[in-house]
Amino acid sequence: MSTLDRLAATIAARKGADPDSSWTAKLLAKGPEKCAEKFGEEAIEAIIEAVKGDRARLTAEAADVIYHLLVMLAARDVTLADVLAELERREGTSGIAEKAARP
Ligand SMILES: N=c1c2ncn([C@@H]3O[C@H](COP(=O)(O)OP(=O)(O)OP(=O)(O)O)[C@@H](O)[C@H]3O)c2ncn1[C@@H]1O[C@H](COP(=O)(O)O)[C@@H](O)[C@H]1O
Repeated sequence: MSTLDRLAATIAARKGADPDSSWTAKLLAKGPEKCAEKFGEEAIEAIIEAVKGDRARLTAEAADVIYHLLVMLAARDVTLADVLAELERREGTSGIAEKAARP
């Protein structure tokens, strides 16, 4: 099992858990809108570090982005496997064709 798989499984296990028992459970209990808001905040922090060019801080912010992406997906019952399947489907297609085929 990869690190991402383990993290996604941990986040899934936090759904419905006591909000006082973990940060993830507390965030999920606040609802999908709050999870999406946190993801947006973390993405902006990563953008700022990318523009500044600080590799160490960008790496840390990128980890926050991935964690909060997984929480946001879990809040809407989208699994990491769903996203990986979509990425696999796109393998071998050109970016231009992919954009044209989007719903
Ligand atoms: N990867 C992470 C991770 N990345 C970031 N964070 C938390 O996300 C929060 C984001 O920081 P902020 O400064 O934005 O949050 P804040 O200011 O405390 O909160 P707000 O008041 O802004 O809402 C921090 O409290 C971090 O601890 C994470 N919390 C958990 N994980 C992983 O999730 C697992 C389960 O964590 P728990 O649910 O806490 O057991 C952990 O073992 C880790 O692997």
